[in-house]
Amino acid sequence: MQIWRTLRAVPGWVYALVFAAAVMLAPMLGLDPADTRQLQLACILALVVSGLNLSLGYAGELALGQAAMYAAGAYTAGLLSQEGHTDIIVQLVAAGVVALLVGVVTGIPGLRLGSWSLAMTSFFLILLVPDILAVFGGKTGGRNGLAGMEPPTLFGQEIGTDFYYIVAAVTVLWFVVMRNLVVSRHGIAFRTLKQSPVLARSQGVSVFRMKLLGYALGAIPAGLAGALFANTDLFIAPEAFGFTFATAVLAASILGGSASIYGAVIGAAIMQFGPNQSTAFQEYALVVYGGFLIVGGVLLSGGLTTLITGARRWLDRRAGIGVVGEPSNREPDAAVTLEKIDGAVLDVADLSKSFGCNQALRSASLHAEPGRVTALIGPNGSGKTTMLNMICGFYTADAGTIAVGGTQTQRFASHRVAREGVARTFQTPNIPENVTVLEAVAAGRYMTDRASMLATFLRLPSYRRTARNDVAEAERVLEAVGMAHLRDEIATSLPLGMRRMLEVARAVVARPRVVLLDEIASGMDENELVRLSTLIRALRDAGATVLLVEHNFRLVLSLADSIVVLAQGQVIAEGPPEEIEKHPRVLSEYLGIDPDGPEAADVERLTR
Ligand SMILES: Nc1ncnc2c1ncn2[C@@H]1O[C@H](COP(=O)(O)OP(=O)(O)OP(=O)(O)O)[C@@H](O)[C@H]1O
Repeated sequence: MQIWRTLRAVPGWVYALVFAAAVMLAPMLGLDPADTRQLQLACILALVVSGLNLSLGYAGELALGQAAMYAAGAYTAGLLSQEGHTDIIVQLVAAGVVALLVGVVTGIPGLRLGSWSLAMTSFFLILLVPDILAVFGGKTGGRNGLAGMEPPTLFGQEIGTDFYYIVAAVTVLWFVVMRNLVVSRHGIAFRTLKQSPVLARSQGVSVFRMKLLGYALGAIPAGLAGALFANTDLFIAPEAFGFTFATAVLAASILGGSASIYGAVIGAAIMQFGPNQSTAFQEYALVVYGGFLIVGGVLLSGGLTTLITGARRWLDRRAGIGVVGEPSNREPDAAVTLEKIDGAVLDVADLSKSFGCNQALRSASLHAEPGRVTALIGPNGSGKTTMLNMICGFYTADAGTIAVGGTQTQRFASHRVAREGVARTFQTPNIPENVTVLEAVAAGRYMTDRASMLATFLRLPSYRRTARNDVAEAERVLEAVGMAHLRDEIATSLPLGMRRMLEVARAVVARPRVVLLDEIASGMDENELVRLSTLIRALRDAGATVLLVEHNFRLVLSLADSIVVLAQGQVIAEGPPEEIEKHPRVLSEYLGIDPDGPEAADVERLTR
């Protein structure tokens, strides 16, 4: 175990650097030309697979169009070369841009139609490649292939046998850029989107744009790979980009692990050094790829990287690495101060909604002010969650209006409502898988201090500043809710009460103008309830508008400045807690207490 501890003490990037250096310098380290060629083809395949991992593994969109984008990159480079533009940098830039355009143009209709449409359109795109090339046969050589390419050059010098180093450098650079993306807030947003588009929308993410981005960004490495492939043999033909290749890319992605950067490398390496090397294999290619798909997708569910991560966690546990830190000794009711928030008035007027013949809300109105906690209570099925879902833009209203800070939002898509400053928690905690507690909380800041994609790719100062703020703010709120010691734990592994608290923390870091808390207290122990109350008061004192849906009547009475009571979709009472706890209809319909009986005098004790 001591050896493992020593190995784990070395930062992860050192291993990545050593691996990258070994790949870059392989021929100098004695790799023979035949194996160097295989490694070159593995790098090219890894680039294509990494693009699929971005759209499938991270953004959760099954799209097989990488083969077509690879073809677009290859033919762009080939045609440029024929015209005498042999500079590899020019070819790579052009191939990346053309592949990106193919991704955007084919992604928009596929994603607009929703459901499986992108998978289908991208599938047809692959089938169309040979026909498109045949139509432009005069230029592309049609089914005979494109010949007559000139050897690639770099700044006017012929590259010759050093071309391997160009392929390795492009591959390493792309993987660095891709890693920068997936560990950033955009990467967490992709993973959130894959697991729960509802959650992504509630954080202000436009699902359509983000999915398109994942698919289109995945086109870039495919385009680069195409240009590199075209210059490998100076000849390309349509069959290299067909259905068999698309299946190989999918199999490599699933076998390696599609939600992982390293998965692309592992999957591509196995594919290239395994079956692809054998000439006898061509006949059985699809059968073997199918086998890989079953092993990666069904038996391993998450690919080989899951096995590696599992083994690493097991060794870590045995070596006592990453043991959860000590809980802070901060008192649960210690004061929490949040920066000033510019709260917004929430005005809901005559809102109605029915699901078929079930009328969930009937002309319900609600007014919540900044700097106050407004509670929304009512029996099960009275329409509380429906009201929250409508305020968030998840459901559209049959009638009535919703205004946030004076802006009518009842027709807004949910991500636009979130951008108006409305944050929420969910009745069943909604937390992406495989992210740490710190990452899950910091994800709430997606709409604050925007960091552009380019800044993220290149780790520009604006990205670093945003990332620093994300971590600092998430740590501060985690400390306030007594969860700082859990920051590196996998968020979904926490018990229910803590997952609910995490959702509140995620909403708080967004510095929301309006925050909607949906039954957050259930599953919490006494200390957590005290921390929760302290945090909600801090939010209110900072100036946020807090709308609390809660069944714990004692908590409601202690926190709320005003209470709105729903029953069968209608508001039956509204007012300060002192009035509501004595209201006859609230006593009978919500608490089931006889308003004229002796228990009515001691509601708080009874609801404890
Ligand atoms: N998506 C939906 N489709 C069909 N019916 C729905 C939907 N959402 C809510 N309803 C119905 O609307 C009514 C109000 O449900 P809602 O979940 O808003 O109540 P609630 O007050 O939040 O209840 P609880 O306290 O149990 O969460 C219920 O009859 C419910 O079955």
